[in-house]
Formats: sequence, C-alpha cells, structure tokens
Amino acid sequence: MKLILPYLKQQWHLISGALIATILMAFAALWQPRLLQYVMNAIVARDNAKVLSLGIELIVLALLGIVAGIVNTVLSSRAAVNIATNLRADLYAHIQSFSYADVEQFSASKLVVRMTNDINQVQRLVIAALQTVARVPIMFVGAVILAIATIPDLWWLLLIMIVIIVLWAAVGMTRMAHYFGEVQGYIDDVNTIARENLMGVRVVKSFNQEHSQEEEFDNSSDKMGDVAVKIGYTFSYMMPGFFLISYVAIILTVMMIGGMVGAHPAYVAALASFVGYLMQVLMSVINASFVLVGSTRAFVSLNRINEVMAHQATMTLPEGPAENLPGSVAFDHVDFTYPGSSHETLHDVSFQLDAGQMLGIVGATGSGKTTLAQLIPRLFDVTGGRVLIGGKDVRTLSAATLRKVVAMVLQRSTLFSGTIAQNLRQGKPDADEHQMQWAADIAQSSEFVRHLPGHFNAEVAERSANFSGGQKQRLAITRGVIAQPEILIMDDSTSALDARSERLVQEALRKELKNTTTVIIAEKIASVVRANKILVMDHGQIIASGTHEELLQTSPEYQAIYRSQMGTEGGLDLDKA
Ligand SMILES: Nc1ncnc2c1ncn2[C@@H]1O[C@H](COP(=O)(O)OP(=O)(O)OP(=O)(O)O)[C@@H](O)[C@H]1O
Repeated sequence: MKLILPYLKQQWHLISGALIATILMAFAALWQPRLLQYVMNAIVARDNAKVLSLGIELIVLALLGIVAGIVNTVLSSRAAVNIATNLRADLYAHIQSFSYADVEQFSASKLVVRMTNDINQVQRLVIAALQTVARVPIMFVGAVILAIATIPDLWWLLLIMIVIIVLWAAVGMTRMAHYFGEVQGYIDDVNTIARENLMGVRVVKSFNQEHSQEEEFDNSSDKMGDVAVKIGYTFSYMMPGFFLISYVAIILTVMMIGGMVGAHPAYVAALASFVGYLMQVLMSVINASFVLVGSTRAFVSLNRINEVMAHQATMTLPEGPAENLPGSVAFDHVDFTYPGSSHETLHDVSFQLDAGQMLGIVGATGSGKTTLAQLIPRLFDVTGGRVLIGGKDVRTLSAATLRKVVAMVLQRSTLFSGTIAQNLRQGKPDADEHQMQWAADIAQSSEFVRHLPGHFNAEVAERSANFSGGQKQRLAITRGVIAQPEILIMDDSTSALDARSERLVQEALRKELKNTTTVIIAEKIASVVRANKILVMDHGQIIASGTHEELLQTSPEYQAIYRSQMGTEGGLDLDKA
C-alpha cells in the first residue's frame, strides 16, 4: 500500500471528484425507498398533488444518481489510468537501473508480466475502490439505520440477515483470494513458456518441436484454466446463496408484518421501503466482498511490483562525466562467482595488456572466456581482485566513462527494431552518414547495406528477423567500432563470417583503429593468430599465455586446439593470415 500512496496523492483532484460523486450516488440511492414509502402513503391518502410532486422528486433523485454515476466512472477511470501509467513508467525506469545480474535474477519475462498484467490489476483495483470504497460503508450504514427507522420491530431480522450474509461472503472470499494468488503464478509460467517458444521459433520449427512445446504450454494453460473454473464454480454458488438469504429475509418480513398490521397499519406502506433497504444492505455486502476479492488479487500484484521496486540494483555505476582513459587492461588476481552460484567461474586470473594491443582468448567451451570479457565493461563485479582500465579500478569509473571507453560485440548480436542508423547511433548518438560508412567499411557491412532500400535508413524488423546471422554480426561490429572505443571486445562475434570476411574485418581494424585495444574471444585459432598475447583458458583459469608462436612451443593444450583445427576452415585460413 505504501508503494501506491504517492501515486494516489498525485491524482488527489480526480480522486476527490470521484469520491464526492460516489457519496452523492449513495445518498440518492438511500433516499429512494424512503420517497417510495411517502408515495405509497400519498396514494393511500388519495393525495394526487403529493403523488405528483413526490414522483418528480423521485425522478430528479434518479437523474442525480445517474449523473453522479457517470461522473464517478469517468473520474475514477482517469485517475486509475494515470496511476497505472505513472507506476509503469517508474517501474520501467527502475528496471533500467538494474544490472545484468538483477535482470537475470527476476527473469525478463517475469519483469514484463510485472509491467503489464500486474499493473493492470492495480489499475482495476483503483477503479473498483473509487467506485465502492466511499459508497459501500455509507450505503450499508445508511440502509441499516433507515430500515430500522422504517420498521423498528424487525431490527433482529436485519441483524440475523447481515450476520449470515457476511459469513457467507467470508467463506467465498477466502477461497477466491487463494485461487487468485494461484492464477497470478500461472500467468507468469504461461508467459515464460510463450516468450521462450516464440523467441526460439526457428529452433522449435527446425527440430519439429511444435508438438512438445504445445504440450508444455497447454499443460500450464490447463492448470490456469482449472483454477479459473474453480473461481467460476465458487462464484456460481456464492451469488445464488446471497439471493437465497435475502429472499428468505423478505418472506420472513412479509410474514412478520402480516402479524403486526393490526397494531401498526402504517407498516403496509413501509413494507416496500423496508425490503428496498434490505436489498441495499445485501448489495453493499456483495459489493464489498467483490472489491475485497479483487483487491486480494491486486494486492498480490502490488506485492510483486513492490518486490521489483524494492530491489536495489546490486551494482551502481558512479555518476560523472566521461573521462579520457588509455585503453590498457589489467586483471589483478581476479576471482569471480556468478550471483547465486556455488562455485567460482574464474579463479586467480591475472594478465596485462597495453593500450592498442590485441588480446586473443581461446579455450574449451564453458572455460570462462565470456565471463572474463564481461568483467571489463563491468557487466558483473569481481568477487576477488581487481580489473583495471587505464590503470584505474573499473569500480571507480563513471557509467559514461565505461560506456565511452569500452564497446562489446557479442556473438548473438541484438539489434533493436527501427532503422540501421538508429541501431548504429546506440554506439555513437551523433554519428553522421559519413561515420556510419566508415564503420560499415571496417565491419564489411557496407556492401549489403548499399543494396538495401534506404541504405542506413533501412528497416530492422523485430528481433532483426530480416537479417541473416552474418549480416547481424556485421552490423553489430559496425555499431561497436563507430565510436572508436579505446577497448573493443569481440566475443566470438565473427563466428558467422566466412574466413575471408573475418580477415578483412581484422585488417581494417588494425588499419583504422590502431590505438584501440582489442580483446578477441574465438573458437578458431586463425582469429587470434596475430594477437600480441593469447590466453588459453581452462576451468576458469589461465593455463597458458603468450604469442601464437610461443604457445605452439610451450602449451600442449594450445597445440591440441591448433592440431584439431588443422585442415578445417580455421586451420587453412591460418596459413594465409
Ligand atoms: N549468468 C550465469 N549464471 C551462472 N553461471 C553462468 C552464467 N553464465 C555462464 N555461467 C557459467 O560459467 C561458466 C563459464 O561460462 P562462459 O560463458 O564464460 O564460458 P565460455 O568459455 O565463454 O564458453 P563458450 O565458448 O561456450 O561461449 C560455465 O560453466 C557457465 O555455465
């Protein structure tokens, strides 16, 4: 609740208007049975003039109720939408401050559900609350008082009906609250499965996995459906139960009044009014229980949003302007364990690289190459030792400095929907066409961009589905080099390029980015053969380092990798490199 209070305060004018309107609605509704009673009395007394004036009063009251209802709906919807929009914007901004590890901890699809479904629940709660929170207590208390004032002798009947209805509502509500909590969990599951399947649609299709994926989705969806059926079932017996209780109360009222008419003839005219109040008491309890049920669902959502909002980014980068730093890199006895993992992924990693040098990293799959590289732009913090750029611990560098000095190109390059130019400007916001062309020439992407309609203004589809793997990698390299970073990390980012293109990229990098330090993670030895230093990784440790020639003499592991690639594309290419 604390989470939503500031948002409610921001909308106080709309909320006050909605509450005033709902209070007016309550009073209009409460007065109607009483006026009806007066009309009955006037009819019995054959006072036509009074019947007419009371009739007009009834119509005016009904109109007032309708207008107040419309005003309430408009204002409460607007307040709820504003609150949801502001909350969503703040949630999104907060998630943006998360480190890579934080996003992994929650999982991307769960964060999306928080921003969509959970916020919608809160929006619905605000609307329901503004429509009922003030009205229900007024209606309930007012109807009870007016019912007793109408036929004081039947106070006990009213009391019994209220107790039974409240108990009945409590039984149903407890069940519903439980089911709604369950549904929310299943929504998360269904979203995760749908997201993974749709994002991996090519794999699903190529492995003919549609059927098994469908089964998995259906399984979770069925569980959600089962709970929804239970919710429907609970509704289906709760509502008739409410009406049964009220009909029994009405029959008892009529029977009781039948016995009292002798002593109180006015009770006949009061009957309709009393029954009207009985129904209003009933409706107040039903409305209150629905809002409470709805709010348990929304409170689950609020808690889930709060969980994200309360999560402080595990890593914050210092604020400050972008510094100029030389591109030297040093690892000083670095240990690293992934958050939540029980074993060290990197152990005692130390090496030094001067500005402008090229570092190659090779090693078996899972040996820690990517992990090592991720520590340079500080995607994660070391758990022991230090990573230094230009002689400074990366933990002391501002976000602006780190982003300016280091660019990282990943194997699975992510391009965003929009245009090629927009994607390239993520690397350099003020990049002009000339600079784009220069970077594209280095990354060997100018040839295919030239053939696209609109060239750099060509469209990039969602998940860059309109580009091949090699084209995506070339564009990602273009984005990486466009700002001429001091340090360029290429994590297996030429794997989809043919040997000739890869060699051309490397030659262009050497020629155009002479002062840039390059860190190249590669499967193929041919990709790193010209490096000033090559690290051979195994189980999170550097087991050998040196130049290609040195390693061929000294490292059996390097020799083994080299031999395994002889005669392959990489091995053949090595001779030409
Ligand atoms: N986000 C993560 N959370 C927990 N463990 C991880 C995470 N990412 C990687 N690992 C683990 O860390 C180890 C090193 O992974 P890393 O990706 O650095 O290897 P790699 O040498 O780059 O492998 P490859 O050549 O296959 O890309 C692996 O055992 C992997 O399972």
